[in-house]
Amino acid sequence: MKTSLKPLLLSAVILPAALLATVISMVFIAFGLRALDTEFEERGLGIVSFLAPAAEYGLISGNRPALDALAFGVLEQRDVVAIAFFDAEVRPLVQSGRLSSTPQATLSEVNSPVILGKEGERMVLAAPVMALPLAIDDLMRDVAALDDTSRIGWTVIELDTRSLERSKQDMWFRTLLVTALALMVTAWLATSLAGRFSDVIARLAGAVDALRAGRLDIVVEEASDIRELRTLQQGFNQMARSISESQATLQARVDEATAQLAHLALHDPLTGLPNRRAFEQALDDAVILSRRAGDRDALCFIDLDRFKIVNDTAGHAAGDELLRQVGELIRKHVRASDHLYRIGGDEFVLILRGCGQEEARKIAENLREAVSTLKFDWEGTAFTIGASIGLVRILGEDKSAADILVAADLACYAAKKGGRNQVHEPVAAADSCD
Ligand SMILES: Nc1nc2c(ncn2[C@@H]2O[C@H](COP(=O)(O)OP(=O)(O)OP(=O)(O)O)[C@@H](O)[C@H]2O)c(=O)[nH]1
Repeated sequence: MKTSLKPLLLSAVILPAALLATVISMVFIAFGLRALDTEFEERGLGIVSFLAPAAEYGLISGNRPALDALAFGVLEQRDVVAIAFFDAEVRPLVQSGRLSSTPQATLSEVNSPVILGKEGERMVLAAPVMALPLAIDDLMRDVAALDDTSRIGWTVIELDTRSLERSKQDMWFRTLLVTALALMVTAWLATSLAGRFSDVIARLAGAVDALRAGRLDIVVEEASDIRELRTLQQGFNQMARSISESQATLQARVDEATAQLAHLALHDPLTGLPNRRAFEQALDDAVILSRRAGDRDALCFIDLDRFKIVNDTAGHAAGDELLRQVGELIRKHVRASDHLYRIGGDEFVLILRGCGQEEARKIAENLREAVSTLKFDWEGTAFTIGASIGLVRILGEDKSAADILVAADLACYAAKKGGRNQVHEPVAAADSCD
């Protein structure tokens, strides 16, 4: 099952924190309660321990008013709700406040300050009163070590334990409050930290998805205040930029290569003129335009005369150079609107746009004249060539491009047959050279 980062981060921080806080607060409460109990008991034992020697005189002398005054003074102490003095026969002498229990049965066993027990909201404590020969100034003495005969009575006090219970409740409440506050602060910190962390990661993940989907212009904001995350954001942007630049360079190379291939596919590498394939497309277009718009175009099929001699005498390089010069020469003698092609060997074709029969004838004658008067010099040897030209009208009404090309070829052949270096036009009515 897939899950997102934020809840994972939150549970990774909050759960251990909650567990730790619970354990710490429970330990703290356990120790705190114990300390409160101990402090309460020690305070009670302290009171009876102080009270016993103070009651010695009253018990020996049987001076009840003195014991009353003593009891009254002790009742002023916090949580003391009852006090009683008993003589050596465990008979009550003075009692102040109402005792919740009758401790006489157990008092005879009491040889030192003790907690007799807890009754409801009361804690009962007792201490023996000893007749000491010397003034009591050392309260830490072990009275139980004295002889039983020196015990002249007991003092009993009862403490109200409700303040102890309130203190315990206070402790519970404060500890739980502090724990809850600490957990809330932890949760807030964890939420904000997880938010800062997971937001950045989520945006990076989204950007990676966009990049994978082909959006190379994707950029993430470099705004994280966590150093490592900012490094990730910067790294992603640099990576996306590099990919985008590489892709652009690659695309430019592909475009350039495609353009070169397209040019090569439609051009003759020797003369730079459009080739046979380009010519066939252009002738198709011209035929269609003739049908649709009645355009008046003409086609010249030019085959050089005695070209082979140049090749055979001066070599192929000379023949190549001559083909280039003838191409240039023809281009100079036609109008900008006309289209010249080299369709193979020493064959050139010319589509004369928007050209009447008379004008076409004139152009063809000019070309023939120009080619035949061309002085081609190769390494000191001069060559002259000629041009046999077949001239036909491009009329698409009842002829296809292929028919027109064949007619032009045949017209050119007729020019050759007729003695070379001439322009041949088929009979006007048939537009063919038969
Ligand atoms: N240098 C060079 N020669 C080529 C090229 N393409 C074809 N040729 C040659 O051109 C010649 C064309 O042959 P022909 O048309 O019969 O030669 P020609 O001397 O013009 O003959 P006629 O047309 O009857 O006058 C052949 O020898 C081919 O080898 C090329 O690209 N460069």
